[in-house]
Order: sequence, then C-alpha cells, then structure tokens
Amino acid sequence: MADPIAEAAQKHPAPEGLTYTYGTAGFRTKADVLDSVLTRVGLIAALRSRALKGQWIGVMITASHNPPGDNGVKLVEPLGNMLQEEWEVLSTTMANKATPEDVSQYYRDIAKTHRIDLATPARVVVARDTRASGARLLGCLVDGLKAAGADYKDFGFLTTPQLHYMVRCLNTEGTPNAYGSPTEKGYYEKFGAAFKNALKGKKPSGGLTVDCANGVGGPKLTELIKYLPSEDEGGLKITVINDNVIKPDSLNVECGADYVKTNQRAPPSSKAGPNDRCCSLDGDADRVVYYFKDDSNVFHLLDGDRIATLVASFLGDLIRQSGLAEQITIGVVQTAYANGAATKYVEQTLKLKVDCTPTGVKYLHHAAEKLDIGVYFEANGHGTVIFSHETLEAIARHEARNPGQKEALDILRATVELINQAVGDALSDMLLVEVVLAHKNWTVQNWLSTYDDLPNRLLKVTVSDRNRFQTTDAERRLVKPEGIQKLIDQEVQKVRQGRAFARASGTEDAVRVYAEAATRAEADDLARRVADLVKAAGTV
Ligand SMILES: CC(=O)N[C@H]1[C@@H](OP(=O)(O)O)O[C@H](CO)[C@@H](O)[C@@H]1O
Ligand SMILES: [Mg+2]
Repeated sequence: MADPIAEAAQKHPAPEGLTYTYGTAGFRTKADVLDSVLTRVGLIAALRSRALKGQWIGVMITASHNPPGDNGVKLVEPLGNMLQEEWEVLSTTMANKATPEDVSQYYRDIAKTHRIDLATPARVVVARDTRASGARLLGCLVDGLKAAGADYKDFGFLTTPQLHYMVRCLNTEGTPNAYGSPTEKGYYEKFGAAFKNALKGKKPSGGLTVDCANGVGGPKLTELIKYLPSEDEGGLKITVINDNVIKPDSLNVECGADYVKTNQRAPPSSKAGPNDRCCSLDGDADRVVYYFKDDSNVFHLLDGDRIATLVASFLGDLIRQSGLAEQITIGVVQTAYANGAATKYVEQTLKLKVDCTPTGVKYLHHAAEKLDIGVYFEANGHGTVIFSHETLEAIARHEARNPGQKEALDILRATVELINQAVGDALSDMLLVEVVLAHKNWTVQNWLSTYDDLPNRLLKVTVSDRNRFQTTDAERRLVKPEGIQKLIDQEVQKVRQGRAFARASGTEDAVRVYAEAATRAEADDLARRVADLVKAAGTV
C-alpha cells in the first residue's frame, strides 16, 4: 500500500551529516539545506492542528534578519503564540529522522503517544517573506501538508506578525473573542482605525522615515499607509525607504533593524536630517528600533528598552487618568540584555515591577501573560504589550466619572486595539510609539532624555562547543564551564557600574558576551576581558 508520508519524505530527502534544531526562532539555516525540513514541518503542523481538534496552526517561512541566502521556518499556535516547547522537541526529532520510513513511522508514533485521531481535520495557514528561496520551500512544505491530508490556506507574502494575526483571527472567528477579519485588508483596517482613534485628534509632529530592510515590511507598510489618516486629516507623514523587494539579494544588507542596532548607525541610504525621527524594521517586520542624528550628527538609538519604557509610562498614565489604578497593575518584562539604566528607570522612576527572563520572545511572552498588563521588549526591538482577560474586561466595563476620565479611557481602549497582542509587530509597535509621542508632545530628544543608557558592548565569541556554556538566573550567570563565573565576577568588580554576562546563542554558533559600565572605555574593556575568559574556557 502506498504511504504518502514516506513518499513526500522520499521526494525531499534529508542531506547527510546535518543536524537540525528548532531553536529560539524555529529552524533557521542556509536555504539550500532546508527542503527536507519544510516537508517534515508540514507533517508536524498537521499533527499539531489535529492534536488541537482541527484549530488553525500557522507556518511562517522566514529567516528574519539573517542574510539573503538563509531561510527558516517557524510554527504558530492557535492564538498566535510561539509553538509549545514539547512540540519544538518533536519537530527537532522529526527533522532529524534519516529515512522516509523513519519519518512515516515517527509520524504515526506521535499520533499514538499523543492520542491524536488522524481522521480529525487538520488546518494550516502558511505565509512567507520575500526571500528568493521562499517559493521552492513553500512547495516542499505543501508536499508535507498534502501527504498528511491537511487543508491549507496560503497567504503568499506576509510579515510574520500578519501571519500570527491571521491564525488568531481564523481561530476566534464568530466567538466573543473574535480578533478581526482574517484577511490582509482586515489587518490594515483594524490597525488603521485603532491608530486614528488612539490619536484622538492629536497630530504627530514632524514625519517618520521607515527603513524596511528591503524585506516584506516594505510593500506591507505601503499598503497600511492607505488605511491611515492622511497628513491633511491630521495624520503622520511616513517616508518609506529600503523597500526594494524586487532584488531579494538586498534584504537586510546595509539596512534594517539588526544593522542599525548592531552597528549603532543609520542605514547609509537614509536621507533624514538632524533630529528627524527614523525607525528600522527587520526582514520579517516583527522588530523595530527608532533612532535619530542630533545637530552635531551624533547617532542616537532608541531601542526596545526605550520603547518599553515609553509605552509603560503612557499606559500607566492612562490607567491612572481613567480611574483604573486600583484594579490594574503594569509590569515590564526584559532580558539580561536590557540596559541597566532602563531597568533602573522602570523600577525607580516609573515605579513598576521588572521581570527578567531568558532570551527569546516566548519566555518574555509567558512572563508577561502572568501580569494584568505586561509590557515586554527585547533590547533589539522584539516585543509587544499583552492584557490579561480580566484586565480587558475591566477596561471594557469601566464607567468614566468625568470628562477627563472619559478622554483617557477612550484613548486607552483604542490603544488596546492598536497593539497586536498575538505577537510583537513592528508595524503596530511603530504606530503605538507615534501615538505616545503625539500625546506626550515629545520629540525624539525628549524621549532620549528620560534616562542615559550605560555604555555597553555586545561581542560574539566562537568556541569549539557552545553547548558547554550553561547558565542560570535568566542567563545572567554561568554554571558551566566550572569556575568561569567567579573570574567574570572579578572583572565586573574592577569597573564602575559594571555588569557582564556570557551565554550560548540560540540562533548562531557562538557565545555572546554583554558588558556595560559607567564609561565607554570601561564597558569595552570589560567586554574584551570577559570574551577572553570565554575563549580560554571554550578552547578544549
Ligand atoms: C542578543 C540578541 O539580540 N539575541 C537575539 C537572538 O537570539 P540569540 O539566542 O542571542 O542568538 O535571536 C533571537 C531570535 O530572533 C532574538 O529573540 C534574540 O533577542
Ligand atoms: Mg524578525
């Protein structure tokens, strides 16, 4: 009897000698060795959907900020969350099965151990970024989906957050928690209307230059702009740059959020003048950073930490002004990469609680889910705000006692709509920042002056086996190799306001070293010394 699963696996055989891992952001590597992975991800997606009684599961083909020759794939849970950890492990095992027969057997094994009825419908929604390899990889994925008998919807090109949005909409359609219409138009209408309502007549000052990393964010932002109030209607003037998707080889090259954050400079193509507000998206538009050059042409970055503090203070004001402060508390979730000055500002000036989690959006998201309002951002610009069910109900139910409370409550309700709660979304985050700046009547200089970042340095160290570096305390301390943490502590003691840590990257074959201190020289020195310790301990 023909076995469609084995046949699909046979059509896209796994290359010999490679090991794949479902990492921080799914599978991600050189595009030309991903065919077999995509087919197997199709099988896993079908099983996951069946395990969840036929709810829609998302598959996004993207490698985000990686070079044009890379690609990747990640799975999205029914409400737009990242894949459950247990299923990451199943995905990894499936990706590494050697033969078509092994793949087919493992498919049935998962069904058996997880009590999945293979007669249950499977529904999967698919999209991709603009990489040249995307079309071929989509074909490999579809072969897996068809072999598993899944229904699938292909949305073509979408940003990663748009795909998360579609998944959540499809699964909540017709319920009291309906998230929106599961179409691109639905996405633009929802966020466009929320932006207008949240501005509530306030006009953003000046324009905004948006660098789209030559990725899928370019055409999608151009479309979104059509749904935003025009300049004449009191809207925002947006200048789109680096939106060339005709040449996929230009993706993330000398542009994009990762370039700006890593090099601490604006993309060379930017024509923005002094004090002009600019931001950069990454290749799949799930991350955004702001920046500007001052009158002396000095570059200033307003990263994820800054967005988190800006948004947390704004929401705090709205909650107080609407008379909800006794019922709702706000917390901020960061990783160890958050600047020490940002953490101090949130705790001491905003007087809000800060949680620190390991690197990777899924950890921040889980921690934020435990809060009434959880503002979570990685320093590199991934993040969003999530509201608990009770908080959403309290905001919906609340009755304003005076015009001041009503004004704040209206803005708060529109702001909730503006935030993509399925996942961090560069386009929605960008509109949110614009709303906050407009209401506070702040320039980028005002925003920057809230606190002074401690000078910091991020280094990458190549070692023979990065898995030997094991951490504890939200990755802030190393437990292995033995003895190294004590040496790092000694180096930290030598500088003023010093903090440093080292951890194995979840997306690259390297150990990352982060250091900050009172001055640039001390931060650089500390980073270099810790990197030397890592090198010495990692060379075996
Ligand atoms: C220091 C840093 O920026 N790390 C990034 C990077 O993870 P690493 O595990 O550090 O490689 O990629 C992740 C996925 O995009 C992102 O969530 C994270 O913030
Ligand atoms: Mg990304």
